[in-house]
Amino acid sequence: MIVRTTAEITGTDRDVADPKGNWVSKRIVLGGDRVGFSFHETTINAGSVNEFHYANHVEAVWLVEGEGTLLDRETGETYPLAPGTMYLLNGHERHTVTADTQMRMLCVFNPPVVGTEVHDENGVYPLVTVPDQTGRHTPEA
Ligand SMILES: CC(=O)NCC[C@H](N)C(=O)O
Repeated sequence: MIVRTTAEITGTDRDVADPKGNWVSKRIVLGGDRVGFSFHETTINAGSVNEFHYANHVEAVWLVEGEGTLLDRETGETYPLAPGTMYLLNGHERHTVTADTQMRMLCVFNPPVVGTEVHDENGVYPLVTVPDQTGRHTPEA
């Protein structure tokens, strides 16, 4: 069993800031924990407009605080974001999160984020695999 606290990871390499300064991701479970997913608490700044795309990962996002709007850039559909709303990027959708207020969300990535990934030159997280307990590398996205 692993028990870990936000205080333990704050200010460490698990506490990752967006180079543009729009969000912070506290990554309490990472690929190196070898459980097949990573688990993050992401805080997005009020007033920010964030274009995201995870070509190599599925992400589930569960909003716990804050208000905003989600735009699916593949379809043009928009969705209100409020506490209790979950969105699952099960098709690697390009999407935009507009934060009307500060937003705090819980995020799961599969395959797991392994470290300090932020969006690369293609705007996505590179696929970095780590062996799980059986030594098997996380599957291709
Ligand atoms: C909501 C969202 O995708 N924010 C970007 C950061 C990402 N969730 C992460 O935790 O790395």
